[in-house]
Amino acid sequence: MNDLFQSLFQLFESSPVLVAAYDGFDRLRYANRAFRSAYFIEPEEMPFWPDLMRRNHYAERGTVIRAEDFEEWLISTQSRRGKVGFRAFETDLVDGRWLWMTETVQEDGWMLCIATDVTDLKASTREVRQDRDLAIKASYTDELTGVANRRFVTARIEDMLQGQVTDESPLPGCLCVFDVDHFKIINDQYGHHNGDLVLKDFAKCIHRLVRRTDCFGRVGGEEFVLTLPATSIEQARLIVERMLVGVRKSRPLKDRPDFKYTFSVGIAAAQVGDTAISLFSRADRALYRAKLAGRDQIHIDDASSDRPSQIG
Ligand SMILES: Nc1nc2c(ncn2[C@@H]2O[C@H](COP(=O)(O)OP(=O)(O)OP(=O)(O)O)[C@@H](O)[C@H]2O)c(=O)[nH]1
Repeated sequence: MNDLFQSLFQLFESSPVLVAAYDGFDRLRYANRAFRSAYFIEPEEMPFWPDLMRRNHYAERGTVIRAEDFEEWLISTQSRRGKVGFRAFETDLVDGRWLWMTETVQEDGWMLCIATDVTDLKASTREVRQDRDLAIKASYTDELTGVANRRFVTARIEDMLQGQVTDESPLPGCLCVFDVDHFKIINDQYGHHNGDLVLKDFAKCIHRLVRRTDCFGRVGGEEFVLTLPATSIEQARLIVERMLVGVRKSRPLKDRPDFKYTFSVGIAAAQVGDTAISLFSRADRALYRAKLAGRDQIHIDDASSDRPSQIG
């Protein structure tokens, strides 16, 4: 086996094809010579993907990013990155090369990236293909906040419900429904534009704490959902508590530096026989209880918390 690994390793190192593997935290764990050279990575370095993209963007190298605001681009790209088993797309580098990139994702979040140089292939139809990719991206993105939209996140709830349940990972996962508190009052007092800024800030605050295996999306006005595959109710509670703390500290309105806001959360654990709709309604019912109990807090769906065997 060691010989096989050694030969594979040498092949990867000498191949012009770009090969890399990221772990579930989106940290680069392996990149062959071609990949390191295209993205300016030192041999022993293991950067996180967002840091790698950020530093290359500011050094004007690596991937071409066609967006005015890099951080907004990052939120919208990360909202869909590594959330489906396989995807393939065309991407270009600042040095003028075009790559055909494939991403294969395992259930534990590890991702294999393989890219080939297609600079010389069918350049004439490239614009059409790029327009198609942009249209696909737009159809899965919430326009205001840049995070996933209802359609994309609903498909991820369905993926989670179909996920493999094993001894190590006995749960399909949890669904959280988030709702910004007293949002109508925020709109009425500070204006719709500032209301929009609050929603954007909320998406940014939560997005920072979302793992790559999870999916966060906006499903309505001030309502958002978060899928947490293979996560127990107790783990879900800890993750969401950090989010509540993060949002409490945020001051999103520059001209109103004292303004702060909160949100409430309902969490439900997926159960055998659940559909996206039944799971969502239990989490939504829990959200309603969190609102009734005074807001700025989490309520766990009764059916989920009554089942100690499901708590990891
Ligand atoms: N600025 C802005 N407002 C929106 C958007 N979508 C929905 N809204 C507003 O969000 C408000 C939601 O208010 P409600 O559902 O009454 O809830 P709430 O005021 O947040 O109160 P609680 O949820 O009970 O804490 C409504 O006034 C909507 O008009 C949007 O994209 N931008």
